[in-house]
Amino acid sequence: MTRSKTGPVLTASDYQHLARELVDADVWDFIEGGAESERTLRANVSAFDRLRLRPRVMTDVSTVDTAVSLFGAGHRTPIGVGPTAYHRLVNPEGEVATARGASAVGALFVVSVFASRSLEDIAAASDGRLWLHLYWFRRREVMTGLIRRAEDAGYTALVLTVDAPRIGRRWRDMRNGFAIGGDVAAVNIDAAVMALTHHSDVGHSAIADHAAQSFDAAVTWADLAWLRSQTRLPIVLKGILTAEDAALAVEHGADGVVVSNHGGRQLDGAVASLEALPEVVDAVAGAIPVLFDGGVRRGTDALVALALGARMVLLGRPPLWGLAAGGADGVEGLLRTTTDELAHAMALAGRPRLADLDRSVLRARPGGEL
Ligand SMILES: Cc1cc2nc3c(=O)[nH]c(=O)nc-3n(C[C@H](O)[C@H](O)[C@H](O)COP(=O)(O)O)c2cc1C
Ligand SMILES: O=C(O)C(=O)c1ccccc1
Repeated sequence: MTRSKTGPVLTASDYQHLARELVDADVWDFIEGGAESERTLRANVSAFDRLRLRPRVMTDVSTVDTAVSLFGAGHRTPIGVGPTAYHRLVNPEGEVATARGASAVGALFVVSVFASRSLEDIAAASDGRLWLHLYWFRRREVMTGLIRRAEDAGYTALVLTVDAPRIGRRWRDMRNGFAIGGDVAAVNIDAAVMALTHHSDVGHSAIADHAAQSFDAAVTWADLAWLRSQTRLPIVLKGILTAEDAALAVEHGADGVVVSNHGGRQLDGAVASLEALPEVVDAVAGAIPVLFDGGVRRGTDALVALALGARMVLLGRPPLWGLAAGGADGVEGLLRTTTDELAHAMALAGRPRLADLDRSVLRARPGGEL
């Protein structure tokens, strides 16, 4: 167990407090911050307060099973690491350490296209549960190049983020004139495509300026056929919040969706991720797996999302806290703790298998709705 000056590190919040002491203030703002007034960021976390659990008893919970399979591959936990950019901002080993930590617990790691270590080095440090995340770049050869490399290195699915035709107005980053500096870089993308990301300018986020230049904001559902034609890997669309878009995702051949508002970093005022989950699950009606991210901080949060129909839950900020606090061991500890909390909650709720988790686990608090 990791220890800090103030005692054992037991919870995601413990890792968060440790990380805060170790990370530069502008990097901390980049990680923790959301768009504009951060309403959606707060809503993602507080949405979990509105639900209560309905435990069943005497159901033989002597063994609890958290294993799940997705696109033919097994994972020991339904809690994975979502795509977040530039892990070397908080640890010199960056995504290589994250991959080692995730592998130690048999968890999925979705590698950001803005990773600060090479796709191949990350794959070498992993036991194989890797997906690659992509943004839609104007220069499509950047995408096809990355897809080929990911296939060759053994990545098993693609996650296309669809909620960021431009980057949200993140006031903290704009005030800080946040730019990616030092020797941290998006090493998997041609340096010429990345130039603006290193240009600091108060009042601007360099990340937003770079995205305005390099992301293709003209993409529509019809373009998905092009991506489909480039690879046999499953394609998962990340950033779906409505029944309408969930139905379109199925119609256009997506292999999965992630219900997400990008951790409150894109459209401020967008629905809390948890609030959107039931309508997306209903619209998809079992056709493809639905994954979830946003505001998951404890095993009971994961339990709630799984009970609402998510097949897997991704964590954005918490693995970065683990990585900053303790490198690969910190990522491992964070994921192990959260998975242990989930198994514990499943036992106490009387549902020892993931298949037992359905809406009967939940009720709204009096005066609320599911
Ligand atoms: C520092 C940081 C970087 C991120 N980078 C990406 C990214 O490159 N691509 C992406 O699709 N989402 C990115 N996200 C969003 C996460 O994948 C995820 O949707 C969100 O963080 C989930 O919410 P949570 O932090 O409450 O768990 C990033 C989030 C953070 C905090
Ligand atoms: O996606 C994000 O939230 C994000 O922070 C980011 C990082 C690098 C490039 C583009 C977006």
